[in-house]
Amino acid sequence: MVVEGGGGPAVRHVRPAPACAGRQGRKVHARLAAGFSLRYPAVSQTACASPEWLATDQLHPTPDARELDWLNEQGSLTRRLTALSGDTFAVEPLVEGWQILRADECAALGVPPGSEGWVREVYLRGRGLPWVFARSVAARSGLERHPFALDQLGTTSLGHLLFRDPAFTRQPIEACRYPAALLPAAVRTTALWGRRSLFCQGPLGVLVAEVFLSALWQADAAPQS
Ligand SMILES: C=C(O[C@@H]1C=C(C(=O)O)C=CC1O)C(=O)O
Repeated sequence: MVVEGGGGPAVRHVRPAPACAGRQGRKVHARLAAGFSLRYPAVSQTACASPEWLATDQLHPTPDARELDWLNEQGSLTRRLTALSGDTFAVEPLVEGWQILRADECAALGVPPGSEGWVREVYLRGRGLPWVFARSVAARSGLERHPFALDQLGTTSLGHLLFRDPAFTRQPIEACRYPAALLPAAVRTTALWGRRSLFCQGPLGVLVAEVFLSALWQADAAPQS
């Protein structure tokens, strides 16, 4: 990734961002609005509920066995979804660009509140439906010290980079009921399970959050249909 200090943010937005996109993200969206006919709700970052991340054995009420199995998946989610989908798995980029990161993200990445970072939001789709909403972020400061092609992925799964590179170590998985306000409007539902973990390589941290959407639970309940 080429990081240009002080230059205009390089942003590709394939779809409107969720309501809680950071201030920087909304500004950039506004610039692009004419071209993409985008409309952005005037919701401030601080007005949004913040995810309350906990270790998966600390969740209350406790997720059921099937939910815990997905939340605790240690291997590549891409690989598991590909198998479940009968090879119809696809990554659909929604948002790619520089934004002010959320407070919970800055804390996990160990950067000051309000830090800027690269944000990649995608749907992981199976059988033509969005199964997982994923938001992956890396602080600009980490990317400056350790370049990483997070901005070059497009429809290639981030899992391919993270799991094929043994230099990445993964921190413990945390989970929460992901705030609906932070989801794209098309899948905005309360009480969906989300999880996140931090992949580290030297000074670079890539924080990957994945929210399991209702179509995934339906597919998982009827894998052959
Ligand atoms: C981290 C993985 O990568 C997956 C792919 C993503 C992407 O392409 O943006 C995001 C989160 C994922 O679940 C994985 O496969 O486990």
